[in-house]
Amino acid sequence: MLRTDKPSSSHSLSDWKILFPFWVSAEKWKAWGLLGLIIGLSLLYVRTAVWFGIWDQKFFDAFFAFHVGQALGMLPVYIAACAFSAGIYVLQTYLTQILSMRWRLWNTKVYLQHYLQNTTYYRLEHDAAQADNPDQRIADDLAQMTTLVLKLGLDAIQAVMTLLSFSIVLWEIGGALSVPLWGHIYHIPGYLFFGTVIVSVLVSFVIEKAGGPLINADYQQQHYDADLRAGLLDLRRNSEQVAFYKGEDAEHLRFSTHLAHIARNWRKVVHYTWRANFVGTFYNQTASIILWVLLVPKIMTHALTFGAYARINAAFMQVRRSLQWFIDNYTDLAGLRSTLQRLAEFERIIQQKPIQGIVCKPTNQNTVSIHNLVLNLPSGQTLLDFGSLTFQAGERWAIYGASGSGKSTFLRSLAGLWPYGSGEVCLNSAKAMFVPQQSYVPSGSLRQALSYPLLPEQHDLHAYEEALHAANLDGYVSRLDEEQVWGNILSGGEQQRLALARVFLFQPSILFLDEATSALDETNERGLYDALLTFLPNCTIISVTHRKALQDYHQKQIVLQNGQAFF
Ligand SMILES: Nc1ncnc2c1ncn2[C@@H]1O[C@H](COP(=O)(O)OP(=O)(O)OP(=O)(O)O)[C@@H](O)[C@H]1O
Repeated sequence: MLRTDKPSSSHSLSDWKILFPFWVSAEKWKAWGLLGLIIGLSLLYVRTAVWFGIWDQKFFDAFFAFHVGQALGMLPVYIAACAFSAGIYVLQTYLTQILSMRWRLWNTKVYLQHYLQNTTYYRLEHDAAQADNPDQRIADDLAQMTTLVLKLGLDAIQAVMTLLSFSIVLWEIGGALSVPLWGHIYHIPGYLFFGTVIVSVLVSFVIEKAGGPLINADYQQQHYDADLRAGLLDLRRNSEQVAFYKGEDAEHLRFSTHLAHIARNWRKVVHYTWRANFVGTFYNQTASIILWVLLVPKIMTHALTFGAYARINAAFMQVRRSLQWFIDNYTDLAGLRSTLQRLAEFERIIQQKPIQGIVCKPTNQNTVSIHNLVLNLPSGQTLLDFGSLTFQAGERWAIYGASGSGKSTFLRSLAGLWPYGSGEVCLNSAKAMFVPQQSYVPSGSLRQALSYPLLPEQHDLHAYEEALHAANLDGYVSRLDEEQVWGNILSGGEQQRLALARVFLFQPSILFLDEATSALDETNERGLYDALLTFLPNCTIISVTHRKALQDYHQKQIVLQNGQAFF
């Protein structure tokens, strides 16, 4: 489904709720265990960074005191520590990837379950007011969400650990600043620490102001990208029709519209990104100046050795980097917030209770009973006042009516796919089969296409041969195990015959045919109806058709006219 001008819903705190279910699911113990391990490794990583700071001070003090032998003797330990630290980093990344994949798989399974239950996938495609591009939300957004949450969350934890560890260093080595004012000397303890914090917080604030609208622009960008992809998919699916119509120019025009949306929004993304990046990069490059200015009082009083400077510099960089977490990850945070927004909106829609207009009651009879059935359009407008009727077991009914009179919609309501309206339908759906004008022919072996939606092993070779023979497809018996994109290979009429072969294979007790033989020549069509009567003599058959010739195969008829059913 395509929707180009998507109004963005506002981001709300409740969007974050979709992060929690995995952490309380059956997978929770493994998930928390992995997370604990990753955080533990993160702590160890920070601890080694602190150790490196101490090592730096000792090394540079020895080096600049010309104790070269002592300084060089410290190098093997340094190299071993580097290897240890790299090992921790690699292991932490590896475990994070495992956790991310587990989370993504779990979420995708849950979303697919909701998407496939109560024919939600059908509802979303047929109601324009619903979520657009569900494929993108399930395939891309969920993957992006888990990756980003873990990356940002673990980075944030590491940033807090680093901040705590190095703030102490900065506080202790930096010492106090003595400020003479109005005849008094004031001492500001930990002034290096406070200076770093104040500047970082101010810069974060400026970045938020400069790049704030990026979240909304990102949200729109994902929509427009998905629309372009859906358009390309449409072209692939309908390549033959487009080629026959010579529709290349029309397609160009359609894609130009998508590209124009992308380009217009992209300009916004670029604009807000450069504003945020400018502030961030400028700050990164000028940050050292802040340290030098802060150190001026210490230089003036000769209270700084080179080793102490090296350690303060390292601690300053670490504290600044951890306070800068927000600045560095601003774009990712914006991406995450818009992904969460899209997923939360999708979740709200797929969790909506199905409309309970037309009630479908299961039964184990082979009759189909309809009581006071009224079909509406999704807008509420009445399409057809059908009334009440019972199709007795073994009866064959033909349904006629002008195009748009509601024939297919009537069958949809019997299949439980059309909830709009009122009344009641009693049907033994386990024994019923619906065959539309265009049947789904999945790719794979012909055996799989024939046995869909069941597994091919459910039937033996003899059953396949008989079904193909009855559908006048004997030529395909030898190709039963051939893997092909059968939907592209079989002609329209052959696809309809394949759908009928499925009927012979499944042997339903109630059969609904919605112009299921419309692509066939009269001889083939008659041949198939003859075969239906021979192979399924007791089957209740309800055929929607425009062909009066089929009247011979049905004992009764329904005519849909002016919003009424006549039988
Ligand atoms: N999802 C939908 N949303 C809005 N209107 C719909 C939807 N599906 C069908 N309709 C409308 O309902 C009416 C009946 O459609 P239906 O497909 O049942 O007609 P039909 O009698 O089977 O026509 P045909 O003989 O051309 O196949 C049409 O006017 C159609 O536009």
